[in-house]
Amino acid sequence: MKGFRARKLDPIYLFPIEELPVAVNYLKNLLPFLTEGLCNKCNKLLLNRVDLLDQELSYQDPQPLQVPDVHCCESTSSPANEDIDKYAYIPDECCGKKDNSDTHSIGSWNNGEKGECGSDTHSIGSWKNGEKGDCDSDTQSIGSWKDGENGRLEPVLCKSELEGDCDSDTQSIGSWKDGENGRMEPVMYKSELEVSTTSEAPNVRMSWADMAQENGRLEPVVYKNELEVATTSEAPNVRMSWADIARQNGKLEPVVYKSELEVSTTSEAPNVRMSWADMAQEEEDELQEYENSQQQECDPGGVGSEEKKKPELSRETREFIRFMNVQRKKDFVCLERIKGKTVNVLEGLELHAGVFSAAEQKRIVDFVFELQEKGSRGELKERTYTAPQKWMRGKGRVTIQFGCCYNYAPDRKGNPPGILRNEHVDPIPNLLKVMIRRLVKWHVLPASCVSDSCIVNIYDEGDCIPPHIDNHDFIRPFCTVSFLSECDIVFGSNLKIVGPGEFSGSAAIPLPVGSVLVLQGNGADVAKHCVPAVPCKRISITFRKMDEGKCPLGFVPEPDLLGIQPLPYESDESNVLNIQVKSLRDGGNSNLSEKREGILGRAPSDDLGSHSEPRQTTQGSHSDNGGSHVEPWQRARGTLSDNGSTHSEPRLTTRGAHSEPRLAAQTARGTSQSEAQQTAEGGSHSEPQEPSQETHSEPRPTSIGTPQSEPRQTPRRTPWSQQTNRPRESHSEPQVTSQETHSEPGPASIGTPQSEPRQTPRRTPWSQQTYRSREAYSEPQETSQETHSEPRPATIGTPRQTPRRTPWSQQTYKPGEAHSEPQQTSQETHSEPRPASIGTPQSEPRQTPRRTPWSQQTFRPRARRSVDR
Ligand SMILES: O=C(O)CCC(=O)C(=O)O
Ligand SMILES: [Fe+2]
Repeated sequence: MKGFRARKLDPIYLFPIEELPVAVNYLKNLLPFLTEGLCNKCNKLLLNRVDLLDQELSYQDPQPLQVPDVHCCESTSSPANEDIDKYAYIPDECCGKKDNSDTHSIGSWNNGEKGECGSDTHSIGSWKNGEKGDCDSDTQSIGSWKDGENGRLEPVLCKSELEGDCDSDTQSIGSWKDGENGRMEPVMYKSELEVSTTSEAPNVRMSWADMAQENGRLEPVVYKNELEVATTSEAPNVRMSWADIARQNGKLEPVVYKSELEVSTTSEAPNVRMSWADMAQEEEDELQEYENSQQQECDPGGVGSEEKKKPELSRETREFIRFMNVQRKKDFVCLERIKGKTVNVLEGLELHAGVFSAAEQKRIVDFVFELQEKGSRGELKERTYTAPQKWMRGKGRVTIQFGCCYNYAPDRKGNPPGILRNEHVDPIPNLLKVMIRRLVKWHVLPASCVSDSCIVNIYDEGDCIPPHIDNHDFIRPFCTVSFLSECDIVFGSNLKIVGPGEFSGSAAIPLPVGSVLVLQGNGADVAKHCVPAVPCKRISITFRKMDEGKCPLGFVPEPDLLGIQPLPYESDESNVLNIQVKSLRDGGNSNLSEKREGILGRAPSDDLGSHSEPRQTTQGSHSDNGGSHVEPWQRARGTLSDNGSTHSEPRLTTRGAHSEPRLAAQTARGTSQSEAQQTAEGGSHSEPQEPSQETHSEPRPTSIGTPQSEPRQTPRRTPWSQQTNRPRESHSEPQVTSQETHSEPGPASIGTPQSEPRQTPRRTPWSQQTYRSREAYSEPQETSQETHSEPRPATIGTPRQTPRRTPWSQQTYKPGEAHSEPQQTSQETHSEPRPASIGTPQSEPRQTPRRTPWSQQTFRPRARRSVDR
């Protein structure tokens, strides 16, 4: 066949045949980067060649090739060019220049920028020059392009996206669009990928361990099972086998977990798998560059500035890959009955994993410890650093505030909760600004919400953050990044303090190490949140943007936080983070697996009828909030009846076999707002003290009867690059669903999209799911007040109930030394201590019984710290 005649000449065939699928996969997904700067024709050549290879490898009959002998406009009358013209529009600027014939090679072409073109043997794509507005048909192309306004190439998927000015393109695998800055912007849709490959999975895949670059030192490692997955898995495979990647410098051993490999072939879940030890090698990431730049400032031209070997992949490419690997969960559900309405109090929450690599986390954690040292030495502004008086368990945590100083509750000076406009703290350090940029660029925070303040929370074992709603001096969304150890964050409209560092609530969400929790909508404003006493040392950094009118006096926005734009790609919405919300409605036993089984085995009516522990909270009537307060915004939108005081006090129950009476502790700890305020006195308000909702600066609109499932019914979002506004903005309204719209209230579906539970008996293919249906069911919650007059909130934060090993923080944590194995126990679900999973995929710890012990990994805080607390 014609398509094979070039085989001998083609450099690509220098690859061992078994590596070709990987190479093709690689090429297909990275073409936008590889071809940047090439002329249209050469792009087309390259794409066609890759497509042909793919066909060959798929044992498909390659399409007849168009093999002109000349390139571009050398002779428009030549038969060859006629052939080309059938498939490609040849941009004017490409014509009239000397071609550089290379009839078959993928690897050689000319740069078309100045009108030079390499010759094209096969049509690769279809093109349109922006101004001309037409696009030719292309039956063999991988993509189609049009020129952007700035003259750069801009592939566009004609088939589904374009509005009639493009003809069909039957084999497209991708579409591109020029970003605002004129850079090429691949946009890959699953459906598009399906067209061109046999796999169901969109394969923005890099199992080329080698792909991850690292100075060209790595060998490509291709796992057979990875390749298998590429053609068989339903899961999206934006996959990198990082474990293999990072063996650079001989510092690290490759770590390949058998379980990882197993998972990669059997799991339906997306695998964003990074082993901490290996990931520590990402030297080219932005945080590293930040460090390099710092070093260079100190040592310009010196030893430190010795030029590094360029990685094989550009930083942009690697960033793209990592961005596509971010796992996200945006369908948290926990239904509560609030004033007669069914409300998903977790609406608007998002959890993003993989935004910060293990190496980056390590850097950040080191930096936080340095800050802590500085603070303890008095080298930070007075209001920047606050260490709690540790007079009892669960009391506070170290906080370091940047950008602004704020009170969670009124302080002894009479300052109300919120930003203290007259107080000044240190500006956000550069490293944390890098984090902020990452959060915006990687679609975690919207560009409209670039944080200009942050608070670092350093929790020692037993430290907590009490129930609170983040003040509305900060706009939504805001987010919290977790480090060092996993813990649960508890949500509920009516959180209660039931003991020192122990709180009752509706639902707990595990916060994996390195994850970013985004709070907005009901999750930020209807539900309170708290972190019960942590089982071992933990750090979180909360990033928030101040309301413009609330900034400290004289506040000047950071110039390098202005104008940050999200990466112009659509994030992989199918790359869903596998995290389950834990229901705390059954006395805080968050081990949902048994419950799920039970529920799944029952008829829906039973679910409702047999449910014993409804949540019937009355928004605004929390005892610790001063009684019958109803939010202005709730009144305004009429979502709550006016009888905000008719709240039957939930029984305070404690989990399991806890022997100590909670109420005694509760008394000591204080549950009332006023008492909470007192504990915040003295300026060291490191502990949020249940801010009253009156402090909210903005009324929160409520959307009555908003169909809960609506956002989830849209299979695909508008490509990021085409959005003027983030989809998240649509979350800003609390979703309060009136009971009327749900004539048959089902069980609350913690962790599931509202529309799914129980209605779909059989399992939806993973690729069509946004959640894991099996794990999604939780106990029923939605029952009427009449039948359940005594809702019992569960309690959380009672480490004593769960036998566990000595927490990590008690294991003589000595920065500067290798850590012993941290005992990452999540109080509810992990009866057995687990090693901290820095840099591991968040869903992984639950699937992987054991990882390399912490002590064998490379995390070593740099400096010794002796913080006097
Ligand atoms: O530590 C956390 O994860 C939560 C922090 C928090 O809620 C806050 O800073 O307001
Ligand atoms: Fe908070």
